[in-house]
Amino acid sequence: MTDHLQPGAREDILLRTEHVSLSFGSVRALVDVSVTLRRGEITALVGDNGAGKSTLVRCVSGIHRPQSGRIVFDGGEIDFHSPEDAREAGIETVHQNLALVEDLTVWQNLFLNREIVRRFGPVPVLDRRAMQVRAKEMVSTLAVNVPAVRSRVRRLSGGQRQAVAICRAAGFSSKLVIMDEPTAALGVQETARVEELIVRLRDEGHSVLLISHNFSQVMRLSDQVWVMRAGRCVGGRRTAETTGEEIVALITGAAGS
Ligand SMILES: Nc1ncnc2c1ncn2[C@@H]1O[C@H](COP(=O)(O)OP(=O)(O)OP(=O)(O)O)[C@@H](O)[C@H]1O
Repeated sequence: MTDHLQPGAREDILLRTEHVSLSFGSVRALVDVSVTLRRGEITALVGDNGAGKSTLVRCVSGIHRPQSGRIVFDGGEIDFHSPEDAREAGIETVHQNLALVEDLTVWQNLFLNREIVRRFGPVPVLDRRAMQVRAKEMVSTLAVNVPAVRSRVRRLSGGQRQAVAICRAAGFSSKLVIMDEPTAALGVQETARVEELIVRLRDEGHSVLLISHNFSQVMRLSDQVWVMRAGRCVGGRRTAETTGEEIVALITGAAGS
C-alpha cells in the first residue's frame, strides 16, 4: 500500500482498521484494508463505484463483521454485532437514505433514536416540551438551516433533511460521525450549506468520516484522504500535501501503486 501518512501520536488516533478483509461469496469487497482516522478531523474515503468504501464503513458501524483483521476504536478493539453497539460506542452514521420519518416533525425525528434522549441527560421521553427545547439547542449549536423544529420533515428541502439527519447523528456526544455521500442529491447552495455544517461538526470537536465522489469537496473539507480501489486501500494522504490529480491517479491506478 502506498501510504504517505505518518501514523500520528497514539492518542490522536480515534479509529484504526488493521488488515480488514470481507468477501461476499466470490466478491472480495475488502482485502487487507488498514486505515487510520485522527480525532477532531475530517477524513475522506474515496474510490470508484464498488471500491469497497461503504463496506468498510459498514464494518465500522456494526452492519458487517470483518472476516479477518481487527478494528480499534477509541483505544479498544471493537466487535460490534449491530449498529446499536456502534452507537453505544459513539459511532453514528448518516446513511444515504437518511432514515427520516416524513410525517413527523424535525424535533420528533431528532429524538427518534432514543439513545439521543439518554445522551442529552434526564429528559423524560414523553415530555414533549423538554424534547422540543433540547431539539432547539441541538439545531442552534450546529446552526442548522431548518425553518423550525416543529416543521414536518416532508416540507423540508433535500439540504434541510440532510441537515436534520446530520444533526441527529451528531447528538451532543458522538465521537465519530460517518457520512455516506451527504451532498449527492443536492444543488449548489444546499451543498454549500451542508458542507458548512460538516466543517462546524469538526469545529465542535466531532471526528468525521466522509465518503464522497465530489473531489472539490474532498479537497476543500478533509484533513486526510484514503483511497480505495477494488477492495484495497491504495493510499493515504494529508489533504494539504496532495492534489486532486494525485488522488485521481490513485483511484484509477494510474499512479502505479
Ligand atoms: N451485501 C452485499 N452482498 C453482495 N455483494 C456486496 C454487498 N455489499 C457490497 N457488495 C459488493 O462489494 C463490492 C464493494 O461494494 P461497496 O458498496 O462497498 O462499494 P463502494 O465503494 O461503496 O461503491 P459506491 O461508490 O458505488 O457506493 C461491490 O462489488 C459490491 O457489489
